[in-house]
This record gives sequence, structure tokens and C-alpha cells, in this order.
Amino acid sequence: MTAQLIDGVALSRQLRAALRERVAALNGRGCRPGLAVILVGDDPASQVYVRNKVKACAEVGIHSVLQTHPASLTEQALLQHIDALNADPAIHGILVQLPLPPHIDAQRVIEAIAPDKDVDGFHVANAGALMVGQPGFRPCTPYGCMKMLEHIGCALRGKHAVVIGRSNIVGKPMAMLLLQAHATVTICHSATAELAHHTRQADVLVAAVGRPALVTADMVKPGAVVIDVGMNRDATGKLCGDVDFEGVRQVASWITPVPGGVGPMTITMLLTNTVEAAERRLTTPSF
Ligand SMILES: Nc1nc2c(c(=O)[nH]1)N[C@@H](CN(C=O)c1ccc(C(=O)N[C@@H](CCC(=O)O)C(=O)O)cc1)CN2
Repeated sequence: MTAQLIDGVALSRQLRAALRERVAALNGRGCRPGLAVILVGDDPASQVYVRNKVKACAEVGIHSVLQTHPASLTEQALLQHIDALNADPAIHGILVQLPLPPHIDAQRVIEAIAPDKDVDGFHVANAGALMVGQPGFRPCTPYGCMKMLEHIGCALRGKHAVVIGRSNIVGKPMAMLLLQAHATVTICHSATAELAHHTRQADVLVAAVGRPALVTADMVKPGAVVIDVGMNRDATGKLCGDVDFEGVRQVASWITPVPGGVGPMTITMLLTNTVEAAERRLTTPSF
């Protein structure tokens, strides 16, 4: 078996076309969706991601404001910038690019963003809403993974999904979204014994650890759907995921590539959340 590719670039193109129409409808009602992107420091990867976010906003008609600050910015100054953006009616979404420099408490910064502008879905109010099945913003990467599963018609009810990774921004919310879709979910992490024993039972396997080629073909159940969230550099400096793509594609039924899989979908779901934030403001002005 050779797996079919889940193409995050092509799916993003489709979803962004639909977003352009939603933005046009908002414009017709006198609303221009606005996203503020805050970058602190000079991490080269973060600079690329932020630039791509700003470009993607322009592509669908979202107004974006990019704030770049030196790594020496104090936490207090960052909190003041967020306060100003929280109060700015032209801004519907705020994101602070992660990681932040070590002297800044990322969780404190995230909690300073108004939950109705937290288009990253990282605020504890949005994380809690996801936990109890209430409406809220879903973190962009797991939300994008769910869209990919939906796109290939993967019926999750009763399926066994295994998530490798327990981060607050990917692993945990991914597990909650799969659970909401009625999958049986196992979360594996760095202290999991016999990782391969668990992964071999997965109908849907999500790898979100940050270790090149952690998932090899012998760890995958034939016919499984494999979603690779990893974003690593291999020994030669080439971008790669957590999955040994060439090996695993011989066993899986569907697989996401890196690059061109989950990454572009993360940005597309950020656009989706921003448009939704603007729509919510129009329909629920006090939201
Ligand atoms: N505030 C946030 N910070 C971070 C998030 C996030 O969702 N919100 N996620 C990651 C980084 N990230 C988005 O910010 C991100 C990573 C990768 C891609 C992407 O499109 N990757 C491309 C390859 C890009 C390259 O050539 O380097 C791909 O996979 O095709 C998009 C977004 C951590 N921080």
C-alpha cells in the first residue's frame, strides 16, 4: 500500500477562497477584520512564520498589524501592548508568536489577551471551553489537523486515535478535539512505556513531539491515517517532521507531508479564527 497524500497547501487554498467570501460579506456590513501579530526577539523560524501569517492575511483581505520588539522587551511592556490591543476596536484577533524569550512568562502573557481576541485559542478560557465542549477558539494546529481528517472523510466515531505529545498548544487540544469527534483517544508522551505498542493500535496517529523520524513504519498499523505535526531539521538541515515519511507511506492509507501538510493549515485556521472573531463581534457586540 502507498498512502495518499493529505495536501495542506491545496486544502488551504480551498479554505482561504471561502474565507475571502466571508471577509467580503463582513466588509459589506462595514467591518474589516483585523489581526495583531506580536513578535518578540529574532528567532529566525518565528520571523518566517510571522511573515507568512501577515502575507496570508493580505491574501484573504484581513487587515494585519505586525509589532516587532527586541528580545530585551520587558514582560510589563509586552503586557501594556496587549492591553492597548485588547481595547482597540479595529483589532479582532491578537497573537503573540511563541516561543517568547525566557525572561517572559508566556502563560501570563497569553492570559492577558482578551479571550474573545485570543485567535490562537491558548487562553485558559478557550482551553476550558474546549474541555467542556463550549464554543470558543480552537488552537490552530489541532484545528487544522481536524479539518484535514474531515477533508479525507475520516469518520472518527469509534476509531482509536493515538496522539504522541502532550503540549498545551498541540497534544492536549488535539486529544480533546478527537474525543469530541467520538474517537477513543490515547495520549503518549516522553514517559510512555512501549510507545510502539500504543501506536500500532492507532487508526489515526498524530505525532507532535519534535523528534525527526520518531515514528517508523513498524510502529504504524497498516491502513492508518498519519498526521505529522513535527517541524524539525534533519542532520543535513532539511525540514522534516516526526514521521519517517518514506517508510510510513508504504504502510499508512493517508499521510501528511512536511513541509506542505499541517504547517500551512495552522495559518489557515488562524485566518479562520480571526474571521470568526469579527463575525462574533458583529452578531454579539458585547462578546
Ligand atoms: N502564537 C503561536 N506560536 C506558535 C504557533 C502557533 O500556532 N501560535 N505554532 C508554531 C509555529 N507556527 C505558527 O506560528 C507555524 C509553524 C510552521 C508553519 C508552516 O507553514 N510550515 C511550513 C514550512 C515552513 C518553513 O519552510 O520553514 C510547512 O510545514 O509547510 C506555519 C506555522 C510555534 N509557535
